[in-house]
Amino acid sequence: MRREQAAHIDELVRVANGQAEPSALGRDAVIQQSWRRCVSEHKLDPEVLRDPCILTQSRLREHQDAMEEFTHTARFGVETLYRQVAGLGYVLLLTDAKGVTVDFIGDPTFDNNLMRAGLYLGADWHEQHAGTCAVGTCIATGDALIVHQTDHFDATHIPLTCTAAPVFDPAGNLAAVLDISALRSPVPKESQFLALQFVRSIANKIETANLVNRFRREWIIKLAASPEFVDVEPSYVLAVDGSERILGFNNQARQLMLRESERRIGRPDRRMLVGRRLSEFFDLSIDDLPRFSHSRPASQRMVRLAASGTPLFAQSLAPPSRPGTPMAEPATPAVPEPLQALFRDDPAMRQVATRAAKLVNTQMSLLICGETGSGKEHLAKAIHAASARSGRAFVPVNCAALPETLIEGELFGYEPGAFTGAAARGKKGLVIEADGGTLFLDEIGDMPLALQTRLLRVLAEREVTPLGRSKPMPVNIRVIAATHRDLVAEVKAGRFREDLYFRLSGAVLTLPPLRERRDLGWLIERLLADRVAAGRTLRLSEEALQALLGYGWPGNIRELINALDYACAVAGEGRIERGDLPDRLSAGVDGPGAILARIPSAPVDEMEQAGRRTGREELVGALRARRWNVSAVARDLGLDRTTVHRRMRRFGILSPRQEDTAEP
Ligand SMILES: Nc1ncnc2c1ncn2[C@@H]1O[C@H](COP(=O)(O)OP(=O)(O)OP(=O)(O)O)[C@@H](O)[C@H]1O
Repeated sequence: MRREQAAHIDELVRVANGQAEPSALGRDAVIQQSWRRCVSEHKLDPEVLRDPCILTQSRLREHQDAMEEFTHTARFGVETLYRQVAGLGYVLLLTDAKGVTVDFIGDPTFDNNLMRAGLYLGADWHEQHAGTCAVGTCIATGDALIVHQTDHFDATHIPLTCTAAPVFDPAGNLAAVLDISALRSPVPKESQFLALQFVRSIANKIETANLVNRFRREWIIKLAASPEFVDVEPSYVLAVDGSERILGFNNQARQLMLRESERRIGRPDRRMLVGRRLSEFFDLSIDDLPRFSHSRPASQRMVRLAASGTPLFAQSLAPPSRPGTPMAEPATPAVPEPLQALFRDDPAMRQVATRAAKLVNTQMSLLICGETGSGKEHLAKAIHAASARSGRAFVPVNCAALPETLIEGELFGYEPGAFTGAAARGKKGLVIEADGGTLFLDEIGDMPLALQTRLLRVLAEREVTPLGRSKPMPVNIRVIAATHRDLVAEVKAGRFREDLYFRLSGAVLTLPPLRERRDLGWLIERLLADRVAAGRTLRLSEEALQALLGYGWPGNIRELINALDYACAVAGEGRIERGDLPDRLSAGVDGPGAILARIPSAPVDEMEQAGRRTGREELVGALRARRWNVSAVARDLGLDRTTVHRRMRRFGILSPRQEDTAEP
């Protein structure tokens, strides 16, 4: 233990034992109170040096999922704040109301030190584990504050300086905490005062963005003490419904209303503010609101507080007109057309499309997971088409197909003569081609580790440095990545950078495999209609349709398309019979999925995956269909006998023909 840590612990022990006069310590009262709370309520021992408490990935994911909509709204503010302070050595944390870090931005080159200090995704900064710290003490008090160096309770944290501000939800409950922290800082606490103003200001903006976003279909009232500022930087923001009931507010408006009601009744009013009438607090009724529109000069938009009579200036935003009213705009469909076109009555697809719809116009990176051929790229294209970026490029990059030596130049571009063999005119690079549009990184799980580091920098800094160029170029890209791999397992195995995983998976969209889709019948008909040439009528016979519906589709939509292409080519006029389907579908093996394992063309690892997924019954079905002849099943599967035997052993399948269960 270092000398400063020992001295710090001494000071804490004296305070805990009541031996030190609070005023003598020269520490802010809020810090002293927190120290006492740590000892008396949280039972923390000042002499114990604690490691940061970092959640497992699955628990972190639960916290992130619960915060998804909020994080998405907050993202722009978070990135703006980070840009303001990054050059000063700060990292940025957004935690939920429990203190768990659900979003993080920092310089990836400092990772190890940051992680050791708990400045990382998944770190739990609640006071009860971490002691006095900016996030934990902000949660405890509800106020913005600086916890500077030895203000921290735990002696491991004393090199840090942390500044945090609360973000409240529209009902006044704590929703999140925004924090900036640095591993090193000057000794005087005053060095952080400006940081406090930055964090507070962005936290207020995030709060307002969240409120306006949540109540965008209601009246929004913005208020400020100055007419010059009401339209650009209002202090107080409220949402009100058509019957003048208050629906939500930012924290400054909440404080203002609490002060007003206390003035009116002479004591603090503990009743809920949501649901109360606007006129209780402001000399204002719903009929007045149109007068406060932005189109009038701000100086003519004065409002008085009901109890104190204090003047404020207002701006009102009317709700969008409802259908049926003369100015009605067409109702925006919840799910835009390109996403709607992907599915019919399938709950899993509906969930994916609804979630994607909310994210189309965000900066958040998306990760699409799903089996091979399940439509990951198709979904990425639909998201691009539904977004405001649709007029710009959609640039797909297959990270698995590019040779490692070329991938860097292909992605980031190079200057003329950057290396031997470089094109004379240089190369723009796919990232720059995607500027203003969407970069689709397919098979991201196959990207080499060294390139993952470069990509991480591009994602964090939104700029790219082509080979041979010294100055970076800013890029405005939306990144969508896709993989059929289990990326969390890849991270655990050390093959995929954890920080890149978190950076890419702002939101994860998981496509269902085709065999689980309830709209398979609709998709078959639609894809068939797309394939039948104009003027030709071609329908599926009942038997053929049943065979398609009963099949396991390990190659998913791509395999279905191939099967339909084949059937269209071989079928006679009018009808596709079962015999017109590819052999694996027309062979007549009973039962859904029984034929699953019978695709000679499918690669072995896909077969292995398919076998695991669909399980024992399917393999038993395939074996029964071949009267337990393992060699025949192996031939059907395009596997060797050993693999079939291994799978039988794994599933505990015992052949009635005992000799077939033994290894050859
Ligand atoms: N909802 C859909 N409607 C029509 N066609 C689709 C749909 N989804 C995917 N497809 C088609 O299926 C084929 C495979 O889709 P896609 O390439 O998007 O799959 P993928 O999951 O990205 O595959 P891989 O993992 O091999 O990269 C493509 O021809 C695509 O156009």
